[in-house]
Amino acid sequence: MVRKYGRLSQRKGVFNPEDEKRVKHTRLGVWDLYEERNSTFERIPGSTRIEKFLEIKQNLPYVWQMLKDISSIKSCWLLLFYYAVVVFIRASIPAINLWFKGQLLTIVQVAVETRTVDKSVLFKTTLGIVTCKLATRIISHLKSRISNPLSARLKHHYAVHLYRARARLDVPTFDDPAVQAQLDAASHVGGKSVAWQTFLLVSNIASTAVQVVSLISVLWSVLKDQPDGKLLAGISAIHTIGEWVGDMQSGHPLRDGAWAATTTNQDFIRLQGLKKLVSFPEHRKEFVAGNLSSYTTQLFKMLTDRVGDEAADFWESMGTYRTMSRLKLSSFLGDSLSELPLIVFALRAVDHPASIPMSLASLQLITETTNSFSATLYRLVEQTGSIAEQLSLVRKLYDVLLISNKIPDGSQPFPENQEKVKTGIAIEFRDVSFRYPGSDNYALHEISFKLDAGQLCVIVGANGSGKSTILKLLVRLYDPLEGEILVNGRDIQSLKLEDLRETISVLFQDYTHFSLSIRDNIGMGDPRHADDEDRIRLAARLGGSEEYIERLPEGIDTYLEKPVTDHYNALPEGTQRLFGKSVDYSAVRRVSGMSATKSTGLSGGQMQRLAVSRTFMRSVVSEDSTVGLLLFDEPSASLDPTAEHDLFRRLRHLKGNKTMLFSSHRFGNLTRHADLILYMNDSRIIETGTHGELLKRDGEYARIWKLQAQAFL
Ligand SMILES: Nc1ncnc2c1ncn2[C@@H]1O[C@H](COP(=O)(O)OP(=O)(O)OP(=O)(O)O)[C@@H](O)[C@H]1O
Repeated sequence: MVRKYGRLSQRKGVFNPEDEKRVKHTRLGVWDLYEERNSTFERIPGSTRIEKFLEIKQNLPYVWQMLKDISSIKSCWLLLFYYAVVVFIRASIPAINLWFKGQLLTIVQVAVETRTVDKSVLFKTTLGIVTCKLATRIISHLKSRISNPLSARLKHHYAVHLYRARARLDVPTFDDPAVQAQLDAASHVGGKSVAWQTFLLVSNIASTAVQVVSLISVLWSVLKDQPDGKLLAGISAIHTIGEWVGDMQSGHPLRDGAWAATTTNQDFIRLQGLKKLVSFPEHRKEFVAGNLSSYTTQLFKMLTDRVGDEAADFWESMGTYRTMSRLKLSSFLGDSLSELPLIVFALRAVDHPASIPMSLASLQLITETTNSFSATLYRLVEQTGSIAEQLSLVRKLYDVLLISNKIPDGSQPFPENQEKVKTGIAIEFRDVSFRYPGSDNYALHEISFKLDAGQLCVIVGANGSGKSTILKLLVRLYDPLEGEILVNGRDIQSLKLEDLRETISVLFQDYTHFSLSIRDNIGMGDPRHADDEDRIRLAARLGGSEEYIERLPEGIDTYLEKPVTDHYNALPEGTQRLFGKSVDYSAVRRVSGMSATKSTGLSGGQMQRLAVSRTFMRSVVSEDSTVGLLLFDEPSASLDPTAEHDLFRRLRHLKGNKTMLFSSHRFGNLTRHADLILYMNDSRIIETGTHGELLKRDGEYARIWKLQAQAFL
């Protein structure tokens, strides 16, 4: 499993751990860490900055769009205004504070020279310094008070934006890893929303710029009257520049730049597997029944001994690495440089001992002002570097709405006559061939067949022969590579996708259940009537799920799998139930990075009945149903014989005049009633006809039919 940390890089290209010139390899216990080296070109200050500024310029229209969007959010502007005021005041405080300190220095200077102190000025100056301190606290508090609602509003707004972006994607586009990476990059950076992060960065830069300007003016007023002021300021700045260069050379381990870590230590990998085996409830049955306790404990001990002290998770090993890197020569050098102004001052004081009291205060002020200024300047340069990346994320945030679907929409409305659809839809495959994206093998090869409106068709054949794929092409989850599909005589690709799908109801073999209530799970079969409880209950009855739903603790409102888990900590041992539910201690393990599959508490057959109910909600419950074609992929695979028999009987009864297509492994129950049977093997149709015709032909279909029938003789 690959876990991602921090931001996704916006750079093009490939990270190749084996490229020794660009990638540095470090061994951290059982881990191999590969870090991209900064190229010499990139190390020259400013060399990549021009590129970054150009990138910023390109992305500015998106930032403008973002600002327009933010302005459309209710009451955001007022909060933004307050925020800007607070940020501006906060940014001016360091300079005001330093100015007061300068005043204090002047008072000391005057006192040394004249032996008198203006008490009211001294009082005002001291009050000013104390007020600055207090104001900093209050303003910081106000800032966080304003940023909470502001961030929440931005987050909600862009959550809808991203939901829309994801919701509109078709299957091949959604499955495309590049699209997934794009969606991830647009969604969050280190768990925070892109919009909020961008806003913070922009406001930080504005605030730093205000600080730089205000500090320059104070620095100038301090330096112009101080003996040796410029020399001491220069020496103080060297310290910051030293840190800057040190940072660029070593880089903070893993703070920026591309890196990847893996482990090939088989013992360590096995140890992690053993930990999961003993921790998760879903393994417990096999664990106990298989008598695995003493074997795995011994194995665990043996492996732990063998791996030894190196058996640490990645971040632990990383912690050790960081501690080691702190002892670099450059950090010693940096620490000594910070004391340089004091050394220079001491040497000069030897020549002019009389000026010591004043010079000490002056030294303090100059170093403080210079450090503060150069650190702020450094921050500004750093921030403008990261703004290029941040703004390109804003572009991604908007581009996700423009990702084009791989299945192009048609332009023609369908059907021409809604009433006619109720009597079924005719379909025809003409020499259709198809390969799944990224696959070299045909899933369907030169498939041709024709089905009249209202007919029942059953597709049978071996695993992997292409049955489900035919159904998927009918709802245009994918488009054929060759050949064409006709629906009521019209090219399927010319029809509006939404119209087409409105007339088809499909139950996939690999149906899933949504992390919603049973009511929603069934209701979403027909979004137009998702709030109509009577229809939902009728669909549940027809799909065979009504009986067990009634027995569930919260009936139709039961969640099969709660999308939100409760949180708890240090509960007393006797706590079995909380908030009306059993306490799930496995949540604790999930927090520590291990995830367990949650059980829904329904059997496979019950799950299938629920899926059938959802299909029925759409196709057979509503009198105003728009559906004319019903597709069922192995709808009875998990059902017991009685349930299967009932389902097919009900389906034939409810089918009315609609067209129906089944994919099935079971012969007899359905195939006997089929107008057309397609017998498939290895992506091709090898036999077609009715049950009687195929038996008479005595081919593959007849052979399998006899095989299945023999089991009951
Ligand atoms: N998403 C996919 N990506 C790549 N290949 C796929 C995908 N889905 C199916 N295939 C491949 O396409 C071929 C046809 O699969 P299909 O699911 O249509 O078979 P099937 O006849 O329905 O099988 P089964 O009886 O097991 O359900 C198989 O070789 C399968 O491995």
